[in-house]
Amino acid sequence: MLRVQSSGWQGCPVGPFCDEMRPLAALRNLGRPLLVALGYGRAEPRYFHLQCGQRRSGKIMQNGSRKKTVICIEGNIASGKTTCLEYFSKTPNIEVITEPVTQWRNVQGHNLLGLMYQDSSRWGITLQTYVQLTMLDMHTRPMMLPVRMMERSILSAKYIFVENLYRSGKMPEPDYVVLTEWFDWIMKNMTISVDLIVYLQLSPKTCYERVKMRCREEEKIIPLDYLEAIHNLHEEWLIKRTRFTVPAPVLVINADDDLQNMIRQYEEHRDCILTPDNIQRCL
Ligand SMILES: Nc1ncnc2c1ncn2[C@@H]1O[C@H](COP(=O)(O)OP(=O)(O)O)[C@@H](O)[C@H]1O
Ligand SMILES: O=c1ccn([C@H]2C[C@H](O)[C@@H](COP(=O)(O)O)O2)c(=O)[nH]1
Repeated sequence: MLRVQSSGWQGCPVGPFCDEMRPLAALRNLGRPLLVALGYGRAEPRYFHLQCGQRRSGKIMQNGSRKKTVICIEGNIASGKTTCLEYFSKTPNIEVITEPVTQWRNVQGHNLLGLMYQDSSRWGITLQTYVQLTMLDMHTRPMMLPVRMMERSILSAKYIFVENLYRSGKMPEPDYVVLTEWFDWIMKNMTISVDLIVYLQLSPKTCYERVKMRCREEEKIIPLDYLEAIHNLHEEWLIKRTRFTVPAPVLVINADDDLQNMIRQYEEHRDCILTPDNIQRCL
């Protein structure tokens, strides 16, 4: 089963310089207004590119270069994101960026992921601060190929994992507020380009079984209700759209299927996934 959600996206095309921008380069350019937020409200601000002032419909950029495409694969823990990326990595002209879990497990000898699972009230903020940095690095890495497929995004780190820590009382409000101000600054001053979100939707129970099967040391203590909370936040963000901005069209794929059926679904929707301009035709 596959559904497409229409988007509330206001448009933020990548400027000609954007692929070259790295976090430090951007900090040096603080004076240059890159994005302007359109209306703060209950939901997150939306962004519009000042330099080109155009919607993201055309394939050709103002400087004549071809527009590149960024697809984010979102979903619960062990929903099959890495497996999906592995499958599409065999396609020519696609670059795949997996979540930097290895980095989170070894920051100058410190396993932030492990620390967070052992004591999320103490280490949740530490992990999420680092996740936000590494995700920003992923988004701003120069694109070498026309299509980039990446595992999760800076958005899900904030809207799912930070939000969950805060709502469950594991992240004190001052920590949440500071991380939110950092996030808002990034969204205002950097170009975070997303053309399509592929949401792997499945029951928390299946995720639980797959977490057990994968047997990642740090995750052995994950209870089912944690996966339920993470699932509910994905639904709130990408399906119900009650709180946070959804920055691109969302393709919902039923990921409860076995591997063979997942491949069948990926093949059926290959064109929609790899050419987000086609997504309207899939609606
Ligand atoms: N459709 C599927 N059916 C059964 N097992 C799966 C399926 N997709 C992935 N897996 C297995 O589930 C575990 C988690 O998958 P993975 O792709 O690493 O998830 P994620 O990257 O979302 O955490 C792995 O052991 C993987 O081999
Ligand atoms: O912002 C984040 C992102 C991920 N995590 C945790 C959740 C998992 O234990 C690992 C990696 O996720 P996968 O779904 O297996 O790729 O990292 C987090 O705590 N915060």
